[in-house]
Amino acid sequence: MLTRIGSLHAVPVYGVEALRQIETAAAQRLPAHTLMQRAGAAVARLAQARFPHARRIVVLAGAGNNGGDGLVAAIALQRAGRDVRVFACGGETLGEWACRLPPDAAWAWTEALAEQLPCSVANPDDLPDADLYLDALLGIGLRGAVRDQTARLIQKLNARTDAAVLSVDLPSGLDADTGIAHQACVRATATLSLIGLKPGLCTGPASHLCGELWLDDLDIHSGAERALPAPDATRLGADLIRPLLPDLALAAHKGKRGDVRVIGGAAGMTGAALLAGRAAALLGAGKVFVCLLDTRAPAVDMQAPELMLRPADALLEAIGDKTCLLVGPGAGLDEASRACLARALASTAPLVLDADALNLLAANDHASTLQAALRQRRAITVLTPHPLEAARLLESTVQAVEMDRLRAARDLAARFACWVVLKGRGTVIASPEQNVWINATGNGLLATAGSGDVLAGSVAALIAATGQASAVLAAVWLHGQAAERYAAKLGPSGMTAAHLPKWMALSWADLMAAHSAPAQA
Ligand SMILES: NC(=O)C1=CN([C@@H]2O[C@H](COP(=O)(O)OP(=O)(O)OC[C@H]3O[C@@H](n4cnc5c(N)ncnc54)[C@H](OP(=O)(O)O)[C@@H]3O)[C@@H](O)[C@H]2O)[C@@H](O)CC1
Ligand SMILES: Nc1ncnc2c1ncn2[C@@H]1O[C@H](COP(=O)(O)OP(=O)(O)O)[C@@H](O)[C@H]1O
Ligand SMILES: [K+]
Repeated sequence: MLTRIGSLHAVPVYGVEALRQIETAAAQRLPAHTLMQRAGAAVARLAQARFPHARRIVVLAGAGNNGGDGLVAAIALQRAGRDVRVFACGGETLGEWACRLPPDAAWAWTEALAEQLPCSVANPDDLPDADLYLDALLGIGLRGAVRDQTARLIQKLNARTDAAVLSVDLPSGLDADTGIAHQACVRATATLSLIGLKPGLCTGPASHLCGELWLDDLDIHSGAERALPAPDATRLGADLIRPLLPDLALAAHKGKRGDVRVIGGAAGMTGAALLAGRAAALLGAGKVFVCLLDTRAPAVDMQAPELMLRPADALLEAIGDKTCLLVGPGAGLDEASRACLARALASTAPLVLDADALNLLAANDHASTLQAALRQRRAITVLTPHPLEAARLLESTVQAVEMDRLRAARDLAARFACWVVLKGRGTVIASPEQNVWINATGNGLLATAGSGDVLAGSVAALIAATGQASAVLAAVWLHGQAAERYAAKLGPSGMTAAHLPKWMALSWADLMAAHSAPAQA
């Protein structure tokens, strides 16, 4: 079934290894070339539905099965009356290219010959005009940096900003598992992912190059193909988030909603803790206590007088069982901050660690003691690092973290036996049991100081209200959804972190009201 991937429905995500298993199992059970027939037909169907006015269609076909999908689509589109030309990439001559084709693609090539499909070798310096380019150069078989002829063709294609590009399976040059671009990568208008969604289409530095995202599972869920390997991750959707949110209207009194206690806000950074506290209050916490570590900090937040500003001792003692602690926003790295972190780690309350709490865990002289205390915790514990904080905790580099965000999140969750929210576009959430989710909501409006503090406060509020670590998924989803809602309503600027919680609350209301079905072509 052909489905538009949006924010409504959660979707399983499969890495290349799992996809290969599915392919192999299907090849054993189905008549020859069935999956490629289905893949090519799906591409042609989407091309016609999504680009109905595209008359001239150029198909760029690599020498693998991704190219084979392109050939099958080309045949269908020519039969549908489109002006189709195929350009082969991956050989000096057409004969050389054809000799390299694997069996399924070689079958597609014989079909294309029988159909008298116009086909020639691609010349990167002479890419003809078209209304639509089908990018069937490279799929999940990409190995290493894109080689010269293909890379030059991709560069020429990307320079055609006036034409639409539909990528088959994934934008050529994109690593399906990690979302990194290998030297050159197609910038697609739309991508039709085949069989399953890949991690690299959901997170990673180049994942946004896929454009609008579509999926066709090629009916592998029916019949004998039902026994699929477990997905590597789940892309979050509203249907998964909705049941994770508490019903605040049912709270009998403020004690039932859960309390949040925030510790942070050292000199020069008091705003971070206040932003987290305000977010917790707006996301429904019954009571929010904030300890500002700056000794000269004000005693009240005049813009949010509902926050109760107290000293650290008051927040770290007599912690009720419906209370979530949050340590770190603007906390600084000094002894007072470290002492609070140590006491919070020793508590039995649910705990969210952000910003400087993560930096203390990674860098302080006492890091090994703090880390041991972290690993020993039995209560819910969530780390919310951005890539630099994750790199420090993993004793790695930002580049290495960004090269494989799923692995980095999983490694952190395993190393510290807790939940991890690896932030950035396509936030990755990993549980101690090594389950992984990828968030697809959000935009560059969130790239503003303090938006991480708001997220941390929201995570704490939802954990306090539900008592469930999985509420973290809801906080991340709402945080991104808020930025999208703002952008749709008011445009690409003007939002600061302080605005975010209100928009999160509105997104929450939208979510409760929504009852939509997936788009189908
Ligand atoms: N089989 C099936 O049942 C189904 C398969 N399906 C489809 O097949 C796709 C996977 O096909 P695949 O495994 O043939 O790999 P593919 O992505 O075409 O790449 C291999 C080609 O790329 C080349 N190449 C590699 N690296 C390169 C580089 N760095 N720079 C330049 N070139 C490079 C490599 O050349 P070689 O290294 O072998 O010389 C070879 O020519 C999958 O994404 C989906 O679209 C669907 O139809 C579902 C059913
Ligand atoms: N382009 C983007 N798309 C989606 N989310 C983003 C984007 N840029 C930033 N974010 C989100 O914004 C937040 C920024 O957090 P962080 O880096 O800790 O900021 P700060 O420390 O200033 O509060 C994270 O939740 C991150 O995932
Ligand atoms: K492709």
